[in-house]
Amino acid sequence: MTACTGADEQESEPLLRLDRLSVRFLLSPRRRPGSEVRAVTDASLNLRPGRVLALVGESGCGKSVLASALLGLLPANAQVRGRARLYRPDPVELISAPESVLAGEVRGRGVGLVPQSASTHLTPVRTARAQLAEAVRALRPEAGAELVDELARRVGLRVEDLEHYPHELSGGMAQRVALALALVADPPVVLADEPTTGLDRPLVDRTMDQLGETARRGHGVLLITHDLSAARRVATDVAVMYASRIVEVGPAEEIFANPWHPYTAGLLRALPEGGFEPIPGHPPVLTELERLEREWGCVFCQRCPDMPGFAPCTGNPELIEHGGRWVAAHAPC
Ligand SMILES: Nc1ncnc2c1ncn2[C@@H]1O[C@H](COP(=O)(O)OP(=O)(O)OP(=O)(O)O)[C@@H](O)[C@H]1O
Ligand code: NI
Repeated sequence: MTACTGADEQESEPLLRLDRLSVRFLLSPRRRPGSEVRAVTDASLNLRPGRVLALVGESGCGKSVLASALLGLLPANAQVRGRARLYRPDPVELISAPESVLAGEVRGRGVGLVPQSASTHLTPVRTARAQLAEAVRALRPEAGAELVDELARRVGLRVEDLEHYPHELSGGMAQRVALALALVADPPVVLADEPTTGLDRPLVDRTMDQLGETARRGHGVLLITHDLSAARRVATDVAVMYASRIVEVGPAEEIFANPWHPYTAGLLRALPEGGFEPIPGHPPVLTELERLEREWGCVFCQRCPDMPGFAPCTGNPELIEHGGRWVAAHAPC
């Protein structure tokens, strides 16, 4: 089963397909109860060209771990199951690929990473132009220095901005340099993990618009964020994650207008335009998921407005398709 994104399955071939991807961190070699963190459970997603897929959910639900799994950047205590296939430039099974393939063909060439904090990601002692030029020499040696200016224009920087050192760049400009760096090899997939941390709202909006523009040029953008307002500005599709699972996936417009999962509805009610009503309580601790699922079935029950108290669902809801949208919820939860 693969949760689709985009209303029309026929629309285009995916660039990236996740099929029941799971990540656990083993905290103790003897695997006592509570000795492992279930960070990602059975995540299935498609990312297509021209789309911005926003992966949203509260802090600690597993979004960044999912991204690290795709890039082969998990620590040694991680155990990964399921599949993640990158289709371009050449098909690669990301989970089983050796580090040489991940380093040589995936990171940068297949998947361009836009980091969380651009200014700390940039080398402080070199100008933006020097850093871009170096990346062009490494990844696109056939392209001339004019690619640097072309990339700057593409992300909305003036050519003269490139002469600055990172500490002379505003947060928004540093973020655009980071996006330009991610685009050097023209990667089919751009992965942005919380790319707007620390930026004020106008700069958040500009960064989002740049990611939207990147998708319109034919890239697929996986945007990881807990800022739903930012996601709303630019996402074509949304995947909502709760306690390691994807609980709802579908076209952004439909999800924002009519969320099906009570957790998605709760996230939208927490927005200013939704009335500033955050969901009471906290997500479960991820070392407790196995026990909670055994006791309650669905791990959202504890916070479900339709299920006050601890009345359990029976079994953990599977992600099920209804007319191009996917939801993992029981009625009424
Ligand atoms: N190396 C590790 N060992 C054990 N647990 C880890 C490790 N790395 C991450 N985790 C746990 O995995 C869970 C998911 O973390 P992750 O960073 O993916 O959350 P997130 O959804 O990206 O949150 P945020 O929005 O705050 O960035 C957390 O409970 C975190 O503590
Ligand atoms: Ni994160």
